Amino acid sequence: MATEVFPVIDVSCLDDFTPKSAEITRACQDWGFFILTGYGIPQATIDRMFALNQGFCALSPSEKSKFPIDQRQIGYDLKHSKSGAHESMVFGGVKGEVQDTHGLNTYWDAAKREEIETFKAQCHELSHKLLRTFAQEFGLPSTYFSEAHSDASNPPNVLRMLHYPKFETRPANDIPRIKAHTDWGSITFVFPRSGGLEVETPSGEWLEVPLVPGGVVVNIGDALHLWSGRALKSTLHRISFDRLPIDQDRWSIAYFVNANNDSRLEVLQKQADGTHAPQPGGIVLTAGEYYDARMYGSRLNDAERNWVSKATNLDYYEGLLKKVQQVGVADHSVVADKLVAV
Ligand SMILES: O=C(O)CCC(=O)C(=O)O
Ligand SMILES: [Fe+2]
Repeated sequence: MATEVFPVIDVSCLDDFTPKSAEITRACQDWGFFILTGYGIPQATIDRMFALNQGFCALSPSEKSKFPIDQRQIGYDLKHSKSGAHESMVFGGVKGEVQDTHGLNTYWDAAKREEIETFKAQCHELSHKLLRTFAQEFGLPSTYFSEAHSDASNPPNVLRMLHYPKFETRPANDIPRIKAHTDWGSITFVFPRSGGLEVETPSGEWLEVPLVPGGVVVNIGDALHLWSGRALKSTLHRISFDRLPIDQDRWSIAYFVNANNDSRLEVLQKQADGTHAPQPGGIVLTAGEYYDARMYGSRLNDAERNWVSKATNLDYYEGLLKKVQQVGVADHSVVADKLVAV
């Protein structure tokens, strides 16, 4: 079936993606995923990011544990649970966050911090080109989505440099490389070094994302799915030990593009003339409320019930979950199962 061919879109030599906006939007409507080539971030910069991550991950566990991930989503994150088995170096925030002397940032000298900062800025700029593309295709002002993601509004973007390690013996059956999930935010970029990432195809099969030289994997997250009135698809993806056996490791870099916390996700509706406009009288969540609801939902369903039992503002979270259920977000995904189970 033609639609089962994983979309690969080349934007070489295009400063503005307008000539490709229909193709890009179609891929995000059908698959929620595509591979973008020719997007302009130099390969040397990406290679440097991998080298920095490989250097850090080679440190001893006790060295790495000196920089635990903090509230600002900066630091070293080690997971070995039902959600996945991986380690990552995480740099939250937009421009400037890596320049201070805090946590993991103190590990790197100023020159390397600047390299990370530059890479973040390049990812940020790329995300804006895509956000403008979607707005244009929906017949909205071109900055409709991008202004909610501007540096000035301080969106909680996250750069996560990942390593899925090799193992001597296979971990317990309920521990995946990374569990099947949808992302929470607007757009995710994954720069892969090796195979193993699988996505749910439009016909509901698991398919391994092809490795395309110089390609970045782009996918839509739940917040933009909700915001677009589900026109843009937030698709399940995973990495399993069956696809990525224990004697192989995987390095990847993920950049999560999120709207700033107080942007209003006014659910869009397609109009008779094909353009989109906010649904009149619809429930409006802010991006921050949506992220809080997702965080709460995942903690309820995860090993972190401890956090829930200690939370003092449960009414706030319960209220958000109700709103999310009423909006009916992502009915095809794990989100609904999690939230309905509450
Ligand atoms: O490492 C990958 O390729 C996927 C990472 C991912 O899906 C995530 O961190 O949300
Ligand atoms: Fe993901």
